[in-house]
Amino acid sequence: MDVVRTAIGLMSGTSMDGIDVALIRTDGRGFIERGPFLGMPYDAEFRGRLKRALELARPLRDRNERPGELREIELELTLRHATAVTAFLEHFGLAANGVDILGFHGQTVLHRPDEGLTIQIGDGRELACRTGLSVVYDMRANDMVHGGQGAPLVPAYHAALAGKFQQAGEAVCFVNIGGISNLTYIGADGRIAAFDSGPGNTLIDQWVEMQTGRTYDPGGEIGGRGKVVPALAERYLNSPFFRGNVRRSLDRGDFAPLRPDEASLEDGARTLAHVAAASIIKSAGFLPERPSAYIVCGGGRLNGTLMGELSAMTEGSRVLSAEAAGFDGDAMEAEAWAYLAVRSLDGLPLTFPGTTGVAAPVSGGVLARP
Ligand SMILES: Nc1ncnc2c1ncn2[C@@H]1O[C@H](COP(=O)(O)OP(=O)(O)OP(=O)(O)O)[C@@H](O)[C@H]1O
Ligand SMILES: CC(=O)N[C@H]1[C@@H]2OC[C@@H](O2)[C@@H](O)[C@@H]1O[C@H](C)C(=O)O
Repeated sequence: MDVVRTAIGLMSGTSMDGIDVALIRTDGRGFIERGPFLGMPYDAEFRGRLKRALELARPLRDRNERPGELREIELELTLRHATAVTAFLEHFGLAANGVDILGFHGQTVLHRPDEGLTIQIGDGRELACRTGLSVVYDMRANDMVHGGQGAPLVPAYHAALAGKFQQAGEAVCFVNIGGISNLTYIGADGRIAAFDSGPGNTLIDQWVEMQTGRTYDPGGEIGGRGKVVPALAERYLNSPFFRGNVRRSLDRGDFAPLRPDEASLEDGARTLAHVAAASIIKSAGFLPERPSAYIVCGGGRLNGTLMGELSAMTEGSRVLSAEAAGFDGDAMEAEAWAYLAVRSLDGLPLTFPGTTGVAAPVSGGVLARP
């Protein structure tokens, strides 16, 4: 029998809004028992530090390089993850010795798949020392070494969750609307196809923050009061990213923010919600077939304007929130990192030709013991 392990996943995503912590018990294959979840938001000062890290990383050409200040931010980020693990265990009354492994994403500071370069800051060895727990980290690099895009990695977990739909003979598509959005199609026969689909919340967040100082559009209310500016929407939707037959993964900076004077606050937020929804639909055109349902996870599902646009664009397919499908849309990525850590321990593939374009299924991740 395959070993069932207790794993905690730690995700600091492209939105840079905080650390998501989730616990699951899994054999890294078909058995998944989902446990508690806690989101731990970053304060404005640390978000600023992470933005600085993106700037510092821009000129790097070696993924192991950490010029002074970037190394300081990496250590701060790592300590915050150690604190998040302690807080999570305390909050749910869990004992550290009941946890077998931590799956640590770190923070992506640069992603240039065309150059075979992806950099996640976060020191797995330091995290293992601080928490006294074994850590699997740096899970994207080996995929790139083998010709993959280094992202998305969550699809292996989506595939495991999709079992119940497969049994019902349904093809479904998970839509993760984070900073960037990505799609995972799972056919009724288990076929998997996944790729980044376009800008998610980042453009909306940048616009709302620039105009109001708030870090996102709560519920999509601001956008709900505006109208789509077609010329601005077209500028994004005509991007070469949506053309051509090879899907590529995205960096947070691949789509330029709106300029301050290009729209009113409300019209800008509405237009960018439209762009996020239309990007998903354009990219879904590259899926093997139309899914019977889209299962939406990530923070973007809480933006009612974006969800309204998406529902209006999906003919013949249901649009379900992750919760309506029996999952937790906030916890999913952190759960995925726990699942991937267990797969890594067992040497199982994390990525597949259908998910990152890697030549053959490959495992990945680096193990650090305390
Ligand atoms: N109540 C809400 N209303 C509208 N938008 C929200 C709400 N809560 C969160 N969001 C949006 O979701 C974003 C966070 O989403 P999520 O945590 O899925 O992203 P991430 O994991 O950082 O990104 P990625 O999947 O790209 O790594 C926020 O930046 C915000 O834009
Ligand atoms: C390089 C990187 O960190 N990419 C993220 C980003 O955020 C969403 C999308 O772009 C996805 O490709 C990926 O994250 C998810 C968790 C993934 O790898 O599946």
